[in-house]
Amino acid sequence: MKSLRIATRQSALAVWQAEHVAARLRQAHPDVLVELVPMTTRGDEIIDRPLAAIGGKGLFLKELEVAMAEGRADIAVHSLKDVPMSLEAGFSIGAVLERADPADAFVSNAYERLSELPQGARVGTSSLRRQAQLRAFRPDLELLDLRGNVGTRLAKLDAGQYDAIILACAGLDRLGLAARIRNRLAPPDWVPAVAQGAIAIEYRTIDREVAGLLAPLNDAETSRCTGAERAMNLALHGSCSVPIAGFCWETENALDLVGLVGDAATGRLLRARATAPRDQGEALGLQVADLLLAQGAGPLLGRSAS
Ligand SMILES: NCc1[nH]cc(CCC(=O)O)c1CC(=O)O
Repeated sequence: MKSLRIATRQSALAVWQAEHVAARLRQAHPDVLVELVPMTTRGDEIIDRPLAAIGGKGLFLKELEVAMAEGRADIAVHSLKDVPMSLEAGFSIGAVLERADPADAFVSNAYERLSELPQGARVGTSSLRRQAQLRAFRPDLELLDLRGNVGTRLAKLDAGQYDAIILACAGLDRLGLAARIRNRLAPPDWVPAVAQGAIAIEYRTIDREVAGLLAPLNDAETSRCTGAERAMNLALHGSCSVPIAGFCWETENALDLVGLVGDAATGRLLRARATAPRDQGEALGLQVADLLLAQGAGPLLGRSAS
């Protein structure tokens, strides 16, 4: 293997993440030529409708997978939270990098925190997960759709369309925009998207040589924790069209997982939490999913999938 071509979306965040992976690969394999292959996905092109309405997060992967299948790229770099629970046949995740800050960020030009917003303030987010938690904490707020990449969302906030918006801390940190974070909305009180803050590298499963090159970039702890979160999400049939949140972290020798299912319309939230030995991440994910279903998550998941 003499070269590794990385397929990437062209948003500033996607390119930062691809460059980050490229740097890590060059460091691990000085003899391998690593280059970026930027491309546009349907998820990037359609920005006027909520993701849930146009087919979900898989839209961000498809074109990159086609490029790999056609031999125009060897690997693709993704935010793991945008990766569907089941990959297309023939593709695998070769490495999950060490997680950045998993928390959501409260971003505003006039207010320091969610509790300071005046009655009826306008908050922008198209994420049902964020909407459900906003409704729960502040039923009075006016929730407004907000899509587009991080830069676009900040520009709309600055133009006065919203009093505050919610973004991921990891994305802001990576883009050098940490100063925009007024307040961290952190787990376990406020629960982020499953796998938020983790970068994943996808490859064609038959490329054993590529798998070997990716392996040293894998962070075992992040891989275990996001594995538990994704197992929970899969057991709940989670997609981006239902408000599911999950966060797993490691204590001494165990995994601790909090899961949340909400209703974006009413702000009703169901929460569950459990622990398990470090090597039991998948079983832990299933256990927390069962605890949520036992509380009545089923109808919530069905009803909000509009
Ligand atoms: N929804 C798009 C998306 N996918 C990943 C991130 C942030 C980076 C990460 O979670 O690793 C973001 C931006 C955001 O939600 O603010």
